[in-house]
Amino acid sequence: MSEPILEFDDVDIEYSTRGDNAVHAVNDASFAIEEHDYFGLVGESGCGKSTIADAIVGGLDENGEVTSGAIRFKGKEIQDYSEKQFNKEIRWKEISVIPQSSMNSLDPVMKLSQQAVEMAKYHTDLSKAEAVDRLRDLFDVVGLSESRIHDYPHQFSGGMQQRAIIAFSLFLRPSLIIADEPTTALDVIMQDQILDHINELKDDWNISMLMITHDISVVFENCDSMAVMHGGQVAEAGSTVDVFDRPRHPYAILLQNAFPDVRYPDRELAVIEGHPPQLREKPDFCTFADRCPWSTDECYDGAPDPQPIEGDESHMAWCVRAHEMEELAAEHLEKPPEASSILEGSR
Ligand SMILES: Nc1ncnc2c1ncn2[C@@H]1O[C@H](COP(=O)(O)OP(=O)(O)OP(=O)(O)O)[C@@H](O)[C@H]1O
Repeated sequence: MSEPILEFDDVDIEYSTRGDNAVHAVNDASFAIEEHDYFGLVGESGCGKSTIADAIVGGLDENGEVTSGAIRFKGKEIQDYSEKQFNKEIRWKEISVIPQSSMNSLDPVMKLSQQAVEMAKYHTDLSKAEAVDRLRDLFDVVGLSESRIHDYPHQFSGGMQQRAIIAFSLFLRPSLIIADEPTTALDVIMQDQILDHINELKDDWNISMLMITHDISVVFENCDSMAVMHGGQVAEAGSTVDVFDRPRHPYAILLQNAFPDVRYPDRELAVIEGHPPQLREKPDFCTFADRCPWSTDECYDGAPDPQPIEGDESHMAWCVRAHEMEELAAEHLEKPPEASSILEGSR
């Protein structure tokens, strides 16, 4: 296996608030994205996904801080980079971001070709003509007509704007793209088309991707590996095949049963009842324990350590009962025989 391009090593991220208490948004988070891998980060609203993305690109809100652990990009610790250092060394060139909505990402008063020229001026030695040519090639890659490069953003539909953003995110040939809910604003057909384009790029360009989403099926269909989060903690991480076939954290197990799948319209969807706790202090317990059907006193006795599944260090579950889950959750783990087809796109 190649070296990770990005590593989270026991990372804590806090937001200070008025008064004494902070929000402990991310706690002891560890995972690694291998080079040329598409990595999905999935979990319910508020579990800390965007905080993780923001911390990677030095874009935490003013009151946010990585308080312990290390974030390594290509082996170098970047968690303490100043914004200036980050912009100079990493942003766009090494790591670029596809935001949730394209709405505010493109300059409305500049033609797209001009925006490419501006970007090239600040970050590259490309001439104007070369910058425009590069954008033209990228339009082709994301399935936009090359003839539209001199248009203004408002001349594009929402889906086309989002494709243009993807083109710009590739403009400086970064090695890692962070896509935070890249397709939520789009209809289902457009989502599929864009995800197909993103997948094609992976083989044509040597890029890795961190894809953040609420939708576990998007991850199953598009990513090589993944992490599942709940309540500021990583629950499970591993290859998509392992997490799909052998989930061993209760939240990961229940989450799979909570998503509608057009292929099984009659399947009864599980509901994950309750809410994650407010994390005003660093949790020294499993934040899923209150909602977990299999929790015991042990789940409240310290934050869970990662357990390798069947001795495999690349598949970890942060659950004290991980080794019992196959038995305990047997009825939830049964899958229709055709279920593995959902993974076809990721292999
Ligand atoms: N600037 C801030 N100050 C205080 N708390 C914050 C701040 N930004 C985020 N939080 C809190 O940190 C926690 C994690 O938020 P985050 O946005 O990372 O979650 P998320 O998983 O990305 O959610 P969503 O899917 O809804 O975007 C939440 O409890 C949120 O309320």
